[in-house]
Amino acid sequence: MVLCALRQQLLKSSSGCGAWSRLLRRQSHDCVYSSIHGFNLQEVRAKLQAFPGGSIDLLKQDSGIAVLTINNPSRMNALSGSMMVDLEEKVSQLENWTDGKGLIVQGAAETFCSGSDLSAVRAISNPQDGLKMCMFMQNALTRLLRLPLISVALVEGRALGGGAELSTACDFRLMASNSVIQFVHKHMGLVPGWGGAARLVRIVGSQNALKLLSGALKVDPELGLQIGLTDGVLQVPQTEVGAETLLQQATNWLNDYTKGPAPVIQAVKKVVVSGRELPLSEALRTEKDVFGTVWGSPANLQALASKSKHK
Ligand SMILES: CC[C@H](C(=O)O)C(=O)SCCNC(=O)CCNC(=O)[C@H](O)C(C)(C)COP(=O)(O)OP(=O)(O)OC[C@H]1O[C@@H](n2cnc3c(N)ncnc32)[C@H](O)[C@@H]1OP(=O)(O)O
Repeated sequence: MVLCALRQQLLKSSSGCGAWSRLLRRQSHDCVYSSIHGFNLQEVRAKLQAFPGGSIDLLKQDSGIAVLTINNPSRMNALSGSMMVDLEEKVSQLENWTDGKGLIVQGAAETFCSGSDLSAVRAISNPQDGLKMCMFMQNALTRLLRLPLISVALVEGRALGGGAELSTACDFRLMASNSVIQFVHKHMGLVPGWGGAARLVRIVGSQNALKLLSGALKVDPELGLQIGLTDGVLQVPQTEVGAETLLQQATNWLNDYTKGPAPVIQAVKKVVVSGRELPLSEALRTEKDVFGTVWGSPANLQALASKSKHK
């Protein structure tokens, strides 16, 4: 699927060999680990499938905003092995969603995610299996963060361990007034392994990241706002009647950033991802390539024809 997307991009591109080599490089950026790192995707998938339970549910809406729900309420939405595989499959579907603009990641039953399912963790507590799971989840969460969609983690209740890491694989985090994000890894004799530490440093800076990880601090919405882990606070509705649900509040928040045609929103996300991840010269070349996909596009021509003013 990745190759297919690359081929389409290449066809759109006008600059021949240079573009091809850049696109090939970009292919290797899609996943952090591949067979050259000794990572055997099919083998890891099969191993993870041996730990079933729960599901990851994807709802793609006509509005261009999809909702991804971590669904394993009897275990506080802990991620079983099969849910990890399910998550990776849902990310693949979103990578190919041409009409998509935004994504909300939420937990079922009023809590976000309590990390990996401890029964699976116990069964694969040897270093080899742990590293395979780590590489699989780094790949999946890196691809989640790189989706050409503006993504928001709607954190309600608790985001613990791997759940806290998952929240950092979205562009933004909105915290319900009752919620807590906690990197509990130290208490488990661990450090984050799903890319959560690397992303956390980029979100809150190394000083704050060090405090959160070494103190296993509970981040409530107030602390989240103070250190920049949280982008907004949502009020938990007190009554069923008339009150906006957290999902509606998150959708309204996201609407401000996803108004407009999907190709333009996707292009915005792509230039930000390349600016965030690539060395400057490479990011500039990618920005030029992405610019080429929107320059003279229907949205651009329509805006020019309407002589729009930006008062
Ligand atoms: C550390 C890194 C690693 C990774 O990155 O891969 C991880 O993520 S390991 C997992 C880290 N998370 C935890 O250690 C969470 C442990 N659970 C708790 O602290 C509590 O259960 C809590 C705070 C989430 C909820 O507490 P509460 O009192 O509200 O409810 P219960 O404890 O009764 O939980 C209900 C039910 O859910 C089960 N549960 C909760 N979390 C997990 C989990 N991560 N894996 C498996 N099962 C989990 C809990 O055992 C209860 O089940 P029950 O059968 O009713 O005993």
